[in-house]
Order: sequence, then structure tokens, then C-alpha cells
Amino acid sequence: MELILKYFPDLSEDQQTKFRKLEELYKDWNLKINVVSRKDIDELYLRHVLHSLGIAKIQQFNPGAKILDVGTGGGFPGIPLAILFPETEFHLVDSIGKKIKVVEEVSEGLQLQNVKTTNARVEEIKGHFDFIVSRAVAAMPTFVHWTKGKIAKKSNHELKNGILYLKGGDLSEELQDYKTAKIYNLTDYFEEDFYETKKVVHLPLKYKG
Ligand SMILES: C[S@@+](CC[C@H](N)C(=O)[O-])C[C@H]1O[C@@H](n2cnc3c(N)ncnc32)[C@H](O)[C@@H]1O
Repeated sequence: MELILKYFPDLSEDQQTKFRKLEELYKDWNLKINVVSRKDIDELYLRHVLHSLGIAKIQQFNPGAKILDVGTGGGFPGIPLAILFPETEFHLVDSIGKKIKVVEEVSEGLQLQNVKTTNARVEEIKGHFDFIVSRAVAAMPTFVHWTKGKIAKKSNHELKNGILYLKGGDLSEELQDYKTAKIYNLTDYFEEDFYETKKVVHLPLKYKG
């Protein structure tokens, strides 16, 4: 938890309580369902919470903005971001029912009023979002195919509406068709090592109505 405060020192008491409670909730759930890999649970704050919050170093979400987390799994990056931005709406989606069940329980346990969950493939999700966030779900061409019709037209953020994707490795081939993509390195914002996933890709997407 100290790790989170090191990079986000302005957290309210309520936000700090919620971040602290995450550990207990995920540890409990992990005894029943393996939502976070066994070796990762000991490093929950580094590998999952702080890592998810890396997106917030690239873009702060406005009150009232709508964010879709595609393939949220156990709730990453959506849950940590929803704690950090309590006035922003987060819609967390995963195609595996038992994962969404965990996310629902964690969200209820933290009394997050700004989180909605859906057990579905993202292709079935209707609506428009300011940003689509994700980590470790699909290669960019597939991901763009799934999400490009789901971006809201109006943008009042610093970055243009689109995808914010936590990724790792050499992205040159994966991003070769996306000239407007910009890569941000988490090592520019954090001293800690995020293993293989050290980048956030911002890909602006045009509204397709
Ligand atoms: C490797 S896990 C990553 C989970 C989480 N984002 C994280 O980083 O901890 C990938 C997740 O994407 C989900 N997924 C894959 N394709 C999907 C789709 N088309 N729609 C919704 N979820 C999908 C899977 O069910 C799985 O939970």
C-alpha cells in the first residue's frame, strides 16, 4: 500500500481504505478461484494495482467519463482505476463468468458505486466510451476490430478518445498499421520493475457511430 501512496500521494482516506481492502478480498477469492496467479498474489500491489494505475500517469479520467475495461479478468486494470477515479464510470467486461463473479464481489466489497460488470464477449457490448482500457487480452489488430465502433465522439480529455493498452515487448510489428499510436514507457513514471509489460499504448480511434 505504501507503494501506491509513493506515486499517488493525494489519495483520500476512503481511497486508501479501499486500496488496503483489496489485498484481503483478492487473497480470499484466490483460495477459491485462481483469479490472480499464485505467485503474483504476493506482489498484488506492484504487479496488479500499481501496474493498472500506470494508465493514470498517461491520462487522468474526467468526472462523468465512460471507460470500458475489456477482458478485465479479476478486475485489472478496471478496479484500481475505479478507486482512483470515483466519479468516472467504469464498465468491466469479461467472457468468463466466474471471473466476472469475482469482480462483482470485489466491487461490492469495496462499495464501488462507479463500476458496472458484464459477463460477455466485448463484441456484444453496446454503447460508446471515452477510453477503452485493457491488459493482456489480444493483439492490437484483433483488439481494434472488436472495439473501434465503441468510442464516443466528444472528447474532453488531454488525449484523444481511444484505446489505452498496457503492453510489453517489441511492439513495432504489432503497431505497424497504426501510425497514430503513441507508446509511453512506465519506466519514465515508476522506479519499480513491471517485468515484461512496461508500456502503455495510446491509440486514438475515430467515432464510427
Ligand atoms: C490474460 S487475461 C487478462 C486479465 C486482466 N486484464 C489482467 O491483466 O489481469 C485475458 C482475459 O481476457 C478475456 N477475454 C478474451 N477475449 C475476450 C473477449 N472477446 N471479450 C471479453 N473478454 C475476453 C479472457 O476471458 C481473460 O479473462
